[in-house]
Amino acid sequence: MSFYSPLYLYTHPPKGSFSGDCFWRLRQIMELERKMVKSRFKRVCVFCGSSTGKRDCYRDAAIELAQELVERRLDLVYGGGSIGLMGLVSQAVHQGGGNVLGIIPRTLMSKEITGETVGEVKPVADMHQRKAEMARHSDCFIALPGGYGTLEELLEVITWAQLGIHDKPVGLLNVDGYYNYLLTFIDKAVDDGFIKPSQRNIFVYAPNAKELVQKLEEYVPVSDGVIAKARWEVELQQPPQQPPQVGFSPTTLQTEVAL
Ligand SMILES: CC(C)=CCNc1ncnc2c1ncn2[C@@H]1O[C@H](COP(=O)(O)O)[C@@H](O)[C@H]1O
Repeated sequence: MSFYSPLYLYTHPPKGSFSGDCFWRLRQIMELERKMVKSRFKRVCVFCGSSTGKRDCYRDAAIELAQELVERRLDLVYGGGSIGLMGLVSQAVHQGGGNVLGIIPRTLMSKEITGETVGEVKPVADMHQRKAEMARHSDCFIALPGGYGTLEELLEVITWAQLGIHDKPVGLLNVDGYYNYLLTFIDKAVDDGFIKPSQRNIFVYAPNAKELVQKLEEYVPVSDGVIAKARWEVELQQPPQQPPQVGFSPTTLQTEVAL
């Protein structure tokens, strides 16, 4: 190997000279790149409470999740607004240098209702369109603790996965056992024949952000024949010349079961 080959200079950078310093920096950057966690996702949709909850662990979990997203260079998609855990996650991702996309119904856009939103804001007509847009813009879903709104959003994306509308991973951040009763209820629904055993693991859950994101990375979509039979036709608001695409409609989801 020549003393002037890039590989030799990379492994034996001359010290004290300009080119040597450049090679040292290049080597440091390459080492950092090597250590960066590579993700199969680009954008993560986070559902969470518009309140912070009464215990510190919920706030801590929201910040920890944001840090995990930033570390993995994942963009955040969420419901807009700066109140509750929604605000904590979005602000922490934004401050960490991550991209934030808030999708919010125009009616909720008033600052008195949702506060100052960080990052990019996409106004939509209503709650249905918001959910469809949040799903369309994301590669996976995570639910932090929350109330009715969070539960509804979580169960909707699980239902869509069950019906084969999407195969994007869904994860539940079970902070300090917050969702234990829900998990017990789902076991009851499986035992009593309302949820198929094969669908029990259609979503993943973990007590902390690191474990949860790892499980989402490793997730393999559940496929049990029922899903394979379902064909979902999605009405897209696109110019007629463009070829049809599979995805989420900005307004409505039209469905059709294949023969
Ligand atoms: C009028 C009013 C009470 C507004 C509160 N401000 C809000 N601003 C934005 N999104 C919200 C708001 N309240 C609930 N949501 C929606 O419902 C989810 C959280 O509801 P919850 O706090 O878990 O049940 C959020 O992900 C969001 O999609």
